[in-house]
Amino acid sequence: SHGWGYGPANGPETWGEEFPVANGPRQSPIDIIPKDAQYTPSLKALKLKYDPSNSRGILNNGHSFQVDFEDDGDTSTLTGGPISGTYRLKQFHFHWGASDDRGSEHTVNGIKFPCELHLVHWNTKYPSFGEAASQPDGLAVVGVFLKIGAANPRLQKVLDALDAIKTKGKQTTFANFDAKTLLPSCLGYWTYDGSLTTPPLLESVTWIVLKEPISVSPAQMARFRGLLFSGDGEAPCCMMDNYRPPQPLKGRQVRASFK
Ligand SMILES: NS(=O)(=O)c1cc(F)cc(F)c1
Ligand SMILES: [Zn+2]
Repeated sequence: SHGWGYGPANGPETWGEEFPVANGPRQSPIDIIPKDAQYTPSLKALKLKYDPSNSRGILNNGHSFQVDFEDDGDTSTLTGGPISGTYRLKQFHFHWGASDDRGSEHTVNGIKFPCELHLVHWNTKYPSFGEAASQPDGLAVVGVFLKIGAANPRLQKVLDALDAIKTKGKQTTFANFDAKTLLPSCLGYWTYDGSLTTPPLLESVTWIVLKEPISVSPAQMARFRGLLFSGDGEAPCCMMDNYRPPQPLKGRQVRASFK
């Protein structure tokens, strides 16, 4: 009856029972050690072209909340960077902690950030997100760290929508949101071959983790924690610590787009 989650009985340490790929060769997230990253001048600049008219809705999926985009055409895309071809924006979501000292999935020199944003894109050489998600070059996820500082006005629209999706399964419309406003000014990145960080943990993700964080205030972080993992009428369980810890690198190389 209990599906996967982040608690003691169904959390990351138990996922391998149902999803054996959890112990595979290219699992995510990882601890990024900048001095071990290979600066690769041939890596292209990221090209993110997002059309605000593609944003559709915002959903509490019981593990995080996500903003979904219409992906029937190439109006919101990721090109350049370490990938070849065109990847379409499907959704973005976050992972965060119970306190400001943890919450990110990727870490940098072992340092955890309070929150991490994931912008999920799928390779248009495949017919759909679902098809792409099972291919080694099927997905590209841009990870953005959130660091405690001044309140970030770009998060306001997202945070203001959370009251309407407090419990698992709730969703509401979320129109005209420009995901580009969530990106830092510098798009320098680390990149490596990895996986989804939640079940089914598919090893289909080219990870593109931006070096520059965006800001979030403690009060704004508190609003993320007002969401519930639980559904309406269930015992309320606060949505927090919805992050998988770093996984073994297993010989993978991390490349850097910057010196
Ligand atoms: N957290 S993640 O970005 O790796 C991710 C993205 C996704 F589209 C589906 C998942 F199950 C997990
Ligand atoms: Zn994620």
